[in-house]
Amino acid sequence: MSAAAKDFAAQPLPPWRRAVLKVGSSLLAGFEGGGLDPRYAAGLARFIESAREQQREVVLVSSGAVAAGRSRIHTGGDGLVLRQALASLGQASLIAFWQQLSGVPVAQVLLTHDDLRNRRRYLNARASLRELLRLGALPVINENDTVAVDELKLGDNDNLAAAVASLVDADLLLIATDIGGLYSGHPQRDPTARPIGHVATVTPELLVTASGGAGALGTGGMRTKLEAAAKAATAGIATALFCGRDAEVVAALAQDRLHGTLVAAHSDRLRARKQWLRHAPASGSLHIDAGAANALRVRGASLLPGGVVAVEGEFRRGDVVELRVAADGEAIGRGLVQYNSVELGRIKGRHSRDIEAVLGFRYGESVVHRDDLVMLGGRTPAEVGAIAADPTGAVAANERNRA
Ligand SMILES: Nc1ncnc2c1ncn2[C@@H]1O[C@H](COP(=O)(O)OP(=O)(O)O)[C@@H](O)[C@H]1O
Ligand SMILES: N[C@@H](CCC(=O)OP(=O)(O)O)C(=O)O
Repeated sequence: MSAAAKDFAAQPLPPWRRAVLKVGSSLLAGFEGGGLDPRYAAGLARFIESAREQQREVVLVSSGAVAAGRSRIHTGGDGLVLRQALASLGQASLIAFWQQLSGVPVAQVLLTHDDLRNRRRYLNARASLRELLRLGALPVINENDTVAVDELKLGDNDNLAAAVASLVDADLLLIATDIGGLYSGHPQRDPTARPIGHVATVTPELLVTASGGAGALGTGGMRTKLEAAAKAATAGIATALFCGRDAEVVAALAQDRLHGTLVAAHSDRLRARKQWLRHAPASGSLHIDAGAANALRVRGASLLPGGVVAVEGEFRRGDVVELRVAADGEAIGRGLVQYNSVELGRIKGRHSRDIEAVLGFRYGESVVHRDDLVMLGGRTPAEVGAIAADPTGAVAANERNRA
């Protein structure tokens, strides 16, 4: 049995369908010969492949651009601007490297924390990533280092991976590094350091135990991994820290067994998101027809423009809107809207395929995507249908009288 597997007894991974896998520089570079080396990445690429065979989706967050750039220019120097230049020199090689290991088309996505703080860019990034997954591509994300000054200083792909996990609604964050998992002290410097297999909450004390610094190539060390896990936990996403150098550990992962550290999620992901949607202030309302109401309630479908009868209020893309049954105005759900109120006024009642012809562009076929939707309790679908189908409004009036 390998050392990492011995230190960290196997535990089941939480069930997952979509995961973000973060791979640190320590697994890709720093070996004799220089440049990026597939010795560990190949095993991780096989893991991604086997996940795909199980109808699961993986988004990769990969470091390694700086290390790849350094091997092209052969400079031993350091400093922020040099690292930014090196990242730029190495990023194309990093993508080519993953493309060689992957059986599916690889897509480069460069992001900064700023992109994810800006509502419009956040939604655009999310829509692009969803589309890439739908197309069966492997998105490979890295920080846009040439513009991300603070992020590069922090060496923060761990935190970026946590943000991406929320962005793509992942069920699980997987962080592959060069050590078996979290230890109670710096594993190379503290002889009393013990493996910690399970973390219920990332406490300030725990962050101190993980502050002993990074390896030769990595920049964040265990601390940024725990910070990332804490962020993911708040979004309802569990994090698994494991040794990507250990073939046995990586193979076990493909069978949903984790030899490493599991940081638990604080709440159920969907519950956290739905809770938020339920209480966030709404900027307007969409009045929808009976067919759309039925599709939402019964089939859990996305709301398409064809089902929108009227638009109320002024709102921007990404705002929360209420969904109301057109016949009687009853609120049946809320969601994040993909088009602003002016655009929606123009595409309401139209088929999704007409969106581009009407607006000159399209963000997607839905007005509110099912992942961004929460239905409120209330009537059954049959009752909604009966009210909407009744042109006199008598059914709704009767019901109001009964209430
Ligand atoms: N408490 C701890 N438990 C585990 N590793 C720790 C701890 N404190 C510091 N480390 C260091 O963190 C390193 C992993 O982080 P890092 O070098 O940034 O890797 P990566 O490139 O994968 O992000 C380990 O190799 C280890 O030296
Ligand atoms: N964006 C940088 C990596 C920054 C970073 O977080 O590195 P690491 O600690 O190895 O995950 C690069 O591609 O080299």
